[in-house]
Amino acid sequence: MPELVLELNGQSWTLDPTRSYSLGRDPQGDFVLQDSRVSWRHATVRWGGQSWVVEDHGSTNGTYAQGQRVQQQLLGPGTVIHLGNATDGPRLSFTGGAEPYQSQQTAAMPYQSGQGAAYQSQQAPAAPYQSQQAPATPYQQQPPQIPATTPYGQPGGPPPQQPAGAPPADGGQPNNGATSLHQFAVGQVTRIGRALENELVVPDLQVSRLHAEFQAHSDGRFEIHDMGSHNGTYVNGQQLPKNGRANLGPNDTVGIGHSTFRLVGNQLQEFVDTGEVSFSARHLTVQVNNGQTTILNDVSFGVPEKSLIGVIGPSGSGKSTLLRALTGYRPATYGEVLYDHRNLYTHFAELRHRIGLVPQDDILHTALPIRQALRLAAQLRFPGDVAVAERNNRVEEVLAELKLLPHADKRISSLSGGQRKRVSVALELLTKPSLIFLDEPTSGLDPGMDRDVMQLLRGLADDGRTVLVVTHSVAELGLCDRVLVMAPGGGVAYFGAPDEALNFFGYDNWADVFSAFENYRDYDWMGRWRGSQHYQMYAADLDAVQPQAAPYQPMGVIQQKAQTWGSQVLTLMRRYAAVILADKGFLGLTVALPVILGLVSLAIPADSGLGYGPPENGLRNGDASIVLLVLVVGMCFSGAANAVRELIKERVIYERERAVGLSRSAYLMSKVFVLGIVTVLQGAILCVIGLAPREMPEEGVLFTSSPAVEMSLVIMVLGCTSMMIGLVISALVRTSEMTMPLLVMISVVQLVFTGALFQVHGTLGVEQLAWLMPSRWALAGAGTTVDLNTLTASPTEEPDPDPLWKHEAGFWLLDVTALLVLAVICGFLVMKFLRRHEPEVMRA
Ligand SMILES: Nc1ncnc2c1ncn2[C@@H]1O[C@H](COP(=O)(O)OP(=O)(O)OP(=O)(O)O)[C@@H](O)[C@H]1O
Repeated sequence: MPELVLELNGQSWTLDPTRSYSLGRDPQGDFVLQDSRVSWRHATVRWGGQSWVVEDHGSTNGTYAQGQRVQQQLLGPGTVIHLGNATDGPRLSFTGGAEPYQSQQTAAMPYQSGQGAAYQSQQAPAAPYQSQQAPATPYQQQPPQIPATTPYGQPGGPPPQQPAGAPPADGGQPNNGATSLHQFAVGQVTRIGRALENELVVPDLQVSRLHAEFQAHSDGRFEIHDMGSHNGTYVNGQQLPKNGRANLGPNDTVGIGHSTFRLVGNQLQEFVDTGEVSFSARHLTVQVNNGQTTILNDVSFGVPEKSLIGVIGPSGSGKSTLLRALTGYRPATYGEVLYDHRNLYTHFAELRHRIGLVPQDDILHTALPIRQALRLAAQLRFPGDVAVAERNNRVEEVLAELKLLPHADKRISSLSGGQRKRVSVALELLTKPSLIFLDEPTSGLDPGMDRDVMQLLRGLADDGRTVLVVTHSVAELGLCDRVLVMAPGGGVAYFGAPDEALNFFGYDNWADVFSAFENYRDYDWMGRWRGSQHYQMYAADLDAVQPQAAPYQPMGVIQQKAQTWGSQVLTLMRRYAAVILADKGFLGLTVALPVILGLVSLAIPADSGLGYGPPENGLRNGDASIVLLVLVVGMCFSGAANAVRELIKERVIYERERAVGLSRSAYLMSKVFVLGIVTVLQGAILCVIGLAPREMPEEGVLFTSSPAVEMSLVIMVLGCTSMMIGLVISALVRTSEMTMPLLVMISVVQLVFTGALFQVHGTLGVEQLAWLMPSRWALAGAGTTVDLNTLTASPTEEPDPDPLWKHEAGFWLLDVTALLVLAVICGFLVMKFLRRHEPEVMRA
């Protein structure tokens, strides 16, 4: 029987072939490794009959031999195994014992054999830690606790003690090797930023040119000072106020772009997130209806870096809910999501830039060419001080990476489904996220494109990202590292290797598995999974950690925005204008509508136009009110029609952009400005066509010599107020289809309450209701100019003039002011309703 000696942390044990040895953080295990990259029950070493072998138990961060992740590895003298990280994870080395070792090479899994040198080994005890020679270490009488691999280089300093299974208290990257070290002297100020003149240069487009300053005060205090950075400086995941300061202690981490800094002695250690991060979910539970209904039930899983995870499950099993919980869009009621050991929900403000999300719908305006759309998106996502050339270079890099360069100037709408998905992925890659989530990217694609997209995702993961894809398509699941199968009711039915999944369910194909879900909805699929060996291998260590006791508390609004408000408005306006100009159909309709409505108004016979009627008729001219009515209702309709689909059709884009820092009010203002210009132009066309051929009143009330201008102004303001009503409808509805009936209803209501069809003043209820109608105020405004009270006076009845139609400047101003007030009220309503389209964490 070959004898094998395990060396770990300077100690050695001769292994007993009659038993197996468990490795992990579990204090009940044989070898306890207090390193947070090591899973609870990470791996087992045992005699496999012919040779020694180490078996990984589906650990989150993996077991490595010769730099390669291994599931199972033969062991012999000279073999070196790392846990949790291929290079600097806790190291297990194996040597031969007193007996010569019979090396057992296999072609498939060779190990390094060799040495077999004489070795002073200790006898392996039945349980190795029980009979250790009392070592002069703090771990006396303890399992062989393996100190973390002194990540911070503190000579003689104790390893950071993490509560087993919990995220590091500091929220940092405690055990990743530092990417670089920066010395500082007491009294020195170290400037940190993207520009080369900084002492500490961070070449990351998410970082401002001069981002922050680190100060080592002579009194021993250390301070970080945000220098008005665009994307913010974070201390332990919490954003410093712009230009804010904070004292730093040795356990504090400072987040700047993709880098995390930590203070160690007289060094600043920098950890750069290059994408190779672990990701796990623990006990994620989502409840709705005040906790009455659970739609995601205690989901736990974990994956190492560079993994592609497929999430499948029957309709309604909670896949979208899971995606929203994992991305922080709708945080789980209980449980936590760990990104590189950091709680995503509490660090969302900082980590959200490291997450890419590709929803099912396009997140770019399909009327635009790819390059232009990506450039505009980059403008919104990168800090304001990133030069145009830098941004454009990044766009070209991403285009090249996703093989989109040959199509860069084609409109997105002209691309195939698979290429369109590539464009959405390209957009998300701009900011170099470490985690990418995709919601059914292959739905509606043919099998060839399905494979194409899945291979693309495989490549993205291999290049150093974690990719999670929710899919209905099972044909290419084999490309995934892990598959998560959701069961009816929102629980996990399986998590593990894709090629073991069908075997686990006992079926030959996925159709049968899904039929079983359908036919046995009440079966305890989750219990079956929890009782399985796969569960022990893949998820038990995550589940061993207690769920977070307190439900998630919304953290309030995230203030930090990459661009200033004004710059966001300008970028959005440019984009919106480009989309409108690219849409020839919309442009044609926008011009045709006021032209046709103006011409239609001319069809109304009105001998005296909008002027006074013949004196013998008492100056009456009843036709004028009909002409005004048509112009007013026409403008109401045009203004609202312009806006009514604007927000709902961009809902997915808005939600995504809001999560990466778009200002709600900037978004609304861009719509108001661009649509306002369009609406004012429409009003001008309508008035020129509708008023120019008509006889005009002798004088206006404010612009006395230009009554036509006075009336046109009212019509244009009415158009803008109606546009705001259109935006309210657009923010309110859940689907585009609902907008048309509401538009028709609003237009008819406006028509009825103008005051031209019947008298609205003086009737309690009706008069007050009419105050809410822009058409009422607009007809009144134009009515003051044409002196509608005189034109519509009844020859037989006692005069009962409408108080809002008085031929006086004050009433004209009152009518126009009322229109503007209604527009502002609508603006507030839109802001309120827009919140419903936003990720929950962004709502304030
Ligand atoms: N806010 C909510 N209130 C109540 N029930 C909800 C809510 N959101 C989702 N649900 C329910 O939770 C379940 C899971 O929904 P989810 O959209 O996550 O499923 P899914 O697996 O993504 O479905 P599909 O494959 O059809 O998209 C469904 O039954 C859905 O009706």
